[in-house]
Amino acid sequence: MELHLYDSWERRVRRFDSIQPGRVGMYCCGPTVYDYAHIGNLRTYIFEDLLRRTLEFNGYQVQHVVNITDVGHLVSDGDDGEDKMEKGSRRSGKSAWDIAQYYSAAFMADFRALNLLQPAVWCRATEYLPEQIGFIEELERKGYTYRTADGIYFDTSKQDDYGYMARLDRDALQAGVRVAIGEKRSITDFALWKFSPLETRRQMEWDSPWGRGFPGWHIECSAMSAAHLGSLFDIHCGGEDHIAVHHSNEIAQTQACHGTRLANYWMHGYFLQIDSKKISKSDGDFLRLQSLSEQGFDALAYRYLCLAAHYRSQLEFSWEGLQAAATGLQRLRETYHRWPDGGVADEGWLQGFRAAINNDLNSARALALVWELVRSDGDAAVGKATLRAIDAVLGLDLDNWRPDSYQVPETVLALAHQRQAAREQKQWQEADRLRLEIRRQGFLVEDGAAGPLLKPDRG
Ligand SMILES: Nc1ncnc2c1ncn2[C@@H]1O[C@H](COP(=O)(O)OP(=O)(O)OP(=O)(O)O)[C@@H](O)[C@H]1O
Ligand SMILES: [Zn+2]
Repeated sequence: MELHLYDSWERRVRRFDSIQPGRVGMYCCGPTVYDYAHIGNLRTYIFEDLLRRTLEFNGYQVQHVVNITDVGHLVSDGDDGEDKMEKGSRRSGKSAWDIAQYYSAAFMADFRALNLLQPAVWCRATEYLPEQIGFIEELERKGYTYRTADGIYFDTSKQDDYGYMARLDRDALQAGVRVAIGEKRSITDFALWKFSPLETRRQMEWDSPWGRGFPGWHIECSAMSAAHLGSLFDIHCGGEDHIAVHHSNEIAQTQACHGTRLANYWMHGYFLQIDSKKISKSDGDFLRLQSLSEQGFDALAYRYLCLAAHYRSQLEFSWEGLQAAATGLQRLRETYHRWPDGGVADEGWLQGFRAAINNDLNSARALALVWELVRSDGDAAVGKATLRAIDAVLGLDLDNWRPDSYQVPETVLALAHQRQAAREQKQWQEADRLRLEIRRQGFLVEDGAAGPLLKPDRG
């Protein structure tokens, strides 16, 4: 059966054909690790995981590469403002290198909790300086760069089709310039290399043919994708906000350097919103996976919520919606585990599932089909085997759920640690107070030989 995917370049659903038979190279723009990921960021990774699993379901071997931006992503897309990493460092009092490590680890934990498949390669921008510098040197040799007081810039006027994917109207943009663009020749030009400011040393800076400084944000993805997947590969993904600036700039650089449009298919996940506004880290207080678990929701309920909407439509987050997703997931888990093993997956149902998911990842339709299967009166063992095959794509991890499994929210875990510390210092009153607080949050503590055990208070 054919696979059809929406390509942002052509702005239509196209049949998917890989460059090499049976293999797919896929590059996904990863997190900027200056803070925790919010659930909006995570929606994009869930979409990318669904895409990868769908490709694998169709028999492809996927070389999945995800980068980690640990330098160069400025607060403003206009090439000014602080580096997000240095900002994170100032806020937390830790070094930029330490926060990169800390938030990368936090991101990996979210990745695992959402049952996202590990990419073949994680690549960090700070580990690819020679590749990025080499790329910029090549652009310079080809005459695409110019120098200003604060860096080396890409000259977008050298390309007639700059911004094609975003269908940018450059003249209108230039005419409407309201902000100072400094020495930049055009509003769409962007930094390839930024010089370290003379008066302050940056924590992350390197020597280069142009002087001490750091790479611009876009160059890392062109350089690292070329290093791992070559100068033309199958699919490039990111969130919808990347179309106009980040991906337009990646394409411009790669077109100038290698003469390709970088990827054959460009795919974008649409925003998760609250009150009709994109969830953003810059908003200060933002929802992350832990915020959901503090309210008693497990990560896979969030995954289910995302699957229930098409990746190419904006999704409005609500607690009621998440509750409905959690209930649906719970029923699915219980049904799956009630059904006996020993069946063989039913080809008819799988065909129906494939038709839905191969139609530009219609996961909402696929979930509806799962419910039709659950409500059908077919052989239960066959149903279970079919559901198992489908879950290889949906990734709800039905198989590993145990009827008595439960998640202890991190706030409760923290209280349990505090209580343990109080007990060790023989502060019995404080320990009792904490036990009560834990009880209020729905858990009982049992002090066994192997240490305290937390169980949900079902009484
Ligand atoms: N509200 C959202 N919904 C879905 N995807 C999002 C949302 N916000 C950002 N993304 C995507 O998340 C991924 C990671 O982005 P990154 O870590 O650079 O976050 P960011 O752009 O700094 O976030 P923010 O803009 O919220 O500060 C990117 O693919 C980006 O397009
Ligand atoms: Zn990127």
